[in-house]
Amino acid sequence: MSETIQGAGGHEPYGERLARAIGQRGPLCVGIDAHPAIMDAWGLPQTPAGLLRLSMTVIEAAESRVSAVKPQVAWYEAHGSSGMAVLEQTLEAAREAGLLSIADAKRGDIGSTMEAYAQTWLSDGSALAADAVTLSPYLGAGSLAPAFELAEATGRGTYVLALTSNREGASVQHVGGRESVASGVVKAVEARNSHASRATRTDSDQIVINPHGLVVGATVGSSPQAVGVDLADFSGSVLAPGYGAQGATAEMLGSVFGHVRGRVLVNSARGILREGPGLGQLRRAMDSATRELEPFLAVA
Ligand SMILES: O=C(O)c1cc(=O)[nH]c(=O)n1[C@@H]1O[C@H](COP(=O)(O)O)[C@@H](O)[C@H]1O
Repeated sequence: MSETIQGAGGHEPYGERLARAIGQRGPLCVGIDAHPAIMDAWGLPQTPAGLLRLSMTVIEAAESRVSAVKPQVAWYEAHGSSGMAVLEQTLEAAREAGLLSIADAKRGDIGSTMEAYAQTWLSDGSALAADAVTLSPYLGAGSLAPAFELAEATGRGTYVLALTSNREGASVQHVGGRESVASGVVKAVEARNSHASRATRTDSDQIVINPHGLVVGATVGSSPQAVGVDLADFSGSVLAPGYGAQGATAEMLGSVFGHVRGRVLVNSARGILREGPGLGQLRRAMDSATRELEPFLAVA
């Protein structure tokens, strides 16, 4: 039986928990996205009760199978306070199931407001605390400091948007060529990781992953090199969305991330969820994705 991956609130650093999860269960992160098409296909109403059913079913299917789940906060917010209550239950259920949770909130604001976002998603005792949160750096990566500091203090992680999977992202992220906006983001996050790593305990037999990660889409192809981003120089983890529904294949993931295997979480939401609502089908879809990714991303 695999060892439980300790959830948020534990003080073991996020990077250590993540390295162990990926080593034991592989790189798959299942996105919990309540797309209307998925809700319809599952025969669920687009209500908080439907959202709760979707979320709990995904967590039940994912338990002991995959490393992480990533609830997309937008679908919970859409239901107001009832939806946010469902998100709280979802994060708690993930923790109880031993799954790492990444709250996909894509927060970013001036430092004083960022402090409040950090408290919400990254503090012990917050009902919305996850193991990690996604952040947007477009008010300047430095404005994210309150989240970086709190994540380090509470053993949690962050994922900062660098090269996103959507086509429109290039119009901002690629600006500047080899000195691109994206490369500046990567350097800023890595600088924060170097600072954090002084306090990080390391086990000699385990890949060392620093707490602050990047979002790099599985669909980006050769753009990292073209815009001056070399993930081999990066010491955090990479969240790679775009596998499955957005068209990225395991081969494509291998060519972008093969040199940083062990530090990549591959997100798939619709690609897995469309196989539901049966638990057996969902589990088979997760196992089959993990098997498909293994030759390209498994740690040797
Ligand atoms: O931060 C993300 O997870 C994210 C970044 C990105 O570059 N592209 C991207 O699709 N995502 C998220 O990944 C999810 C889409 O998953 P699929 O249904 O597998 O395409 C949505 O929640 C997106 O917001």
